[in-house]
Amino acid sequence: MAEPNNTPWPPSTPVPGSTPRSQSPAPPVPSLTPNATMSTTTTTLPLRSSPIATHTSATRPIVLHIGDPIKYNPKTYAEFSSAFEVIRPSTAERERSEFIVALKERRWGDFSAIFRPFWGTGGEMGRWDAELIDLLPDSVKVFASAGAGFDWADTKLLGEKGIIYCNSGLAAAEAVADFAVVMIISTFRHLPWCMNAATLPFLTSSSSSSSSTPDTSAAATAFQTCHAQATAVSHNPRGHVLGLIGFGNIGQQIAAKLGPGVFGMAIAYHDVIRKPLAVEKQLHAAFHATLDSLLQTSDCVVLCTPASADGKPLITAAALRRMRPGTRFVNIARGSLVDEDALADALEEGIVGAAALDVHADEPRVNRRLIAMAGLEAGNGSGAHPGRVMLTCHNAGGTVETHIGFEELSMRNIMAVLGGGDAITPVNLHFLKART
Ligand SMILES: O=CC(=O)O
Repeated sequence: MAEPNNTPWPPSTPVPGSTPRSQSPAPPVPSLTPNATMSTTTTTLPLRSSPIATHTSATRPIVLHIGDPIKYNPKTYAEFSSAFEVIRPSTAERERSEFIVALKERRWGDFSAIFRPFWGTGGEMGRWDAELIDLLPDSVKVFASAGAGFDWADTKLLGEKGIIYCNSGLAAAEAVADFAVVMIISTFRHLPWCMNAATLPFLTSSSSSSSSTPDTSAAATAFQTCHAQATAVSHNPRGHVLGLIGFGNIGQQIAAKLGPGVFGMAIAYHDVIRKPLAVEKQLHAAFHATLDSLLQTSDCVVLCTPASADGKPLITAAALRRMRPGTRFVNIARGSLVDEDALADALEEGIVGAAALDVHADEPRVNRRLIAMAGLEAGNGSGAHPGRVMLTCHNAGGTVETHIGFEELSMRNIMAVLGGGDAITPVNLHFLKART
């Protein structure tokens, strides 16, 4: 039987390497509905405990642990590794060709679960497509992974094979939402211009070894120009409409951080599944039944939804033309959701006034036209000013707290499913149901 577990999420235990002055709770996020195609993970908090079956060592289910060893949650891991036989393939075995050989020869036996606790390792075998999934033994019941996104696995195919895929979006939601807030503010205040004008000319000048900036140089001109001119194109977010595409945990946390009473933005959202009225009311969020309607209404559009199942962009040239002139645009979801050349056109034409992208269509490569608009050249476009694009390196979810949560949540998902209970953060149950 499941025992009550009052562990709050995120966990309140001190985080190694950080000593917060106070443990303020995450903003309230109402109980949510199961994952929808357009939503990030949505789950009722706090986590429930997992019913763990007791097994003798001879009958313990096998868990295939791909990636680095557990780092942050030794207590949960002690519970996990006493319930299961954990097998961790070596780095060489995780390379795709060797991984395929190992699966074919059943090197790891009839394992019951796949466990990937980190996003920096465990992906060496590449995409979980039919080539890998068809080789999995029938014993596999659950694949629990780090990461909010799950475009690296064919979750439909896994579901059709009877394997529940659990993501860890819940663990990353706060970090991603915090980062999104910075990016949204950046599109209103043009942080790349402000930051680059203070540093770039100096960093690239021959006097960069001096300890103070030269006051008559290009550096001083860039500083003074930015100081004098950024004001005229900068705005407070208050009163502007924030249009969230996707209203799962991440979208809802962004709304809680920027909505009325805090930053004072008006919250609008579009999702394939409308959220309960209680959620809308709590977050002062107005639902838009169509993407077009949201795009036509928003002053700042934020993508916070999983990649499309077909990998096609949602923000196309046509979608960009639906936006109001000067709309701001932020992507903290997936690069594949955006036609970046169309976005560069829209920035040049002034349809989009400023953008901030943490994720990119061809990572680790970044679109060169967008890079040009991040720097101190004004670029094309009437009335364009420098630094209209903020570009980062897929950092939004990257905090220690997120990784603590990835580990914990992945183990708890596996313990729940193999213990005969419900998965905590499944993303593909609809495909499992379609099978029966
Ligand atoms: O991109 C980050 C994630 O999927 O968590």
